[in-house]
Amino acid sequence: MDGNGRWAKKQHRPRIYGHRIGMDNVQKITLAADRLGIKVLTLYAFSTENWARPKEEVAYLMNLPVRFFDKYMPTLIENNVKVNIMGYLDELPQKTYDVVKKAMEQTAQNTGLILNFAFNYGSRKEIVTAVQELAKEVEEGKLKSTEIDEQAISQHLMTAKFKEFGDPDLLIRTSGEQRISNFLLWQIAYSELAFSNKNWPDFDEDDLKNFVENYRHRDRRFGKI
Ligand SMILES: CCc1cc(N2CCCCCC2)n2ncc(-c3ccc(F)cc3)c2n1
Repeated sequence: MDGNGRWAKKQHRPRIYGHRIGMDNVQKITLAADRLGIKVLTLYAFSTENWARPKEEVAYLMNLPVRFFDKYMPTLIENNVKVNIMGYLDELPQKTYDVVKKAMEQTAQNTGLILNFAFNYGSRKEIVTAVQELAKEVEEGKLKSTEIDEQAISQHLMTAKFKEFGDPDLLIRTSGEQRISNFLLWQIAYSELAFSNKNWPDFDEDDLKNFVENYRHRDRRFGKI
């Protein structure tokens, strides 16, 4: 969800205006993804590196989840959307933590599209945490080191709960940036990558439809001929 600041600059508005319009676009794209039959939509909302941004911007961003659920929770529930937030949530401000926890509890029984926010998330930190947990199990004699395989690592990642859906099929990054930027590094090993030159606030349902349609015509090899 890149390009909110640049979008705001083009509108001669402050960066935080881009974030707020970007937040509204999260709702639009969530419902569009649901209509396209997407099972899990993971949105990279805040990386572990984003804490380095100006403190006023971080403070504004930390309040966006509160605004998002205040405005959109009724529609999310109406559309049977299940909310999940994955990240180092214990490092969030109490108010932010409380609202994301409540959103997950309120939608836990929903069975529709899973809206998964990567929030205070970083893939390398996620992998280090998984390795540390596995090493601890070996130390405690619960696991042999030879039993550490791809499945064991996957099961210790924050996406373990999405096992039934498999790894991401398609990763889209907006704003023309063609970098992964420490997002789901393990999980996207065989994902199709797509890049939109549009800034996130301009990325709409037709763009998503086109990327999914293009994906459906790609021949995925998974390393084979
Ligand atoms: C704190 C980072 C951030 C930034 C952000 N922006 C700003 C930059 C990215 C573009 C989208 C709008 N949004 N939009 C929704 C959320 C959100 C996160 C968790 C949650 F449970 C509910 C909503 C959000 N979070």
